Amino acid sequence: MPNEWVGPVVALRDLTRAYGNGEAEVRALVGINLEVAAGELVAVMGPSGSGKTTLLSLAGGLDAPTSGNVVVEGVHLSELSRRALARLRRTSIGYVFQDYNLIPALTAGENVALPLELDGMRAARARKLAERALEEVGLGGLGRRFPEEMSGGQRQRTAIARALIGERRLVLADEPTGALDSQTSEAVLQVLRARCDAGAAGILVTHEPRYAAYADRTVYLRDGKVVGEIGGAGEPEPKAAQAPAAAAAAGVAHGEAAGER
Ligand SMILES: Nc1ncnc2c1ncn2[C@@H]1O[C@H](COP(=O)(O)OP(=O)(O)OP(=O)(O)O)[C@@H](O)[C@H]1O
Repeated sequence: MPNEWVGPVVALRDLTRAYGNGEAEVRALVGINLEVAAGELVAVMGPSGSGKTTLLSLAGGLDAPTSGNVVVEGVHLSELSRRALARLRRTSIGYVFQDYNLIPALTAGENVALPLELDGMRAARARKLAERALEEVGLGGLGRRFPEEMSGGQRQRTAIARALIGERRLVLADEPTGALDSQTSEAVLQVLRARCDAGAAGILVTHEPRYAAYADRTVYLRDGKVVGEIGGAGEPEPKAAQAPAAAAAAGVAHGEAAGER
């Protein structure tokens, strides 16, 4: 896909997401700033409830912020019509979420080809690309199997193939290794890493430091705020350069209260 855009693939600008009102208000994210460039994989870590899934949903246009902006390749998502946003989600963004969301009545190949077919590509061509995407995740030749005929790991890799098909420039993964064994998890991470090396921008939510190690940078969230960032050069945020980041990160990674509000 020809692409002239040279800025960050995704930029989150002063993003806030609140649920509910008044006393019952929960601020899931508060003033988040994050940029992810082409070729970059950013891990997001933090304790349960810190806002990681909310961040991914906003970055992928599945949810809208209460305030702030999500900018994908220079396009402000809030300015898109519903239709244009749906199209952008289908063509430019790949999602790998905790539940695989494969359609049981479709084969692995059909599941993977679905986003392309929905976007108007002819079935034969879409299936061919799906076979290639399945090969990329180590499932060459399994395109005719139905999800129930596959192991959990194979299903997850099918979901990854579906997320990667069609040259998506932004790949969002929420605990993509879920309940997978460590060998399959490493394979999944390698596929994600390779796709970023090939020019996609990736955001990976994980609780596992060894999977975050595949990322170029790790951002730590607590109570909906970025409280630390490690790794990477020329970080876009001044916060990233702060020395205590690693210490804060260690506390956050283990879910300890570090006393900061
Ligand atoms: N639809 C919703 N309605 C109300 N509150 C919500 C909703 N979705 C999330 N929240 C709240 O927002 C906060 C952040 O949730 P989020 O799911 O983003 O956290 P998380 O870091 O992904 O957690 P986990 O690691 O457990 O998946 C939590 O306090 C959560 O209870």
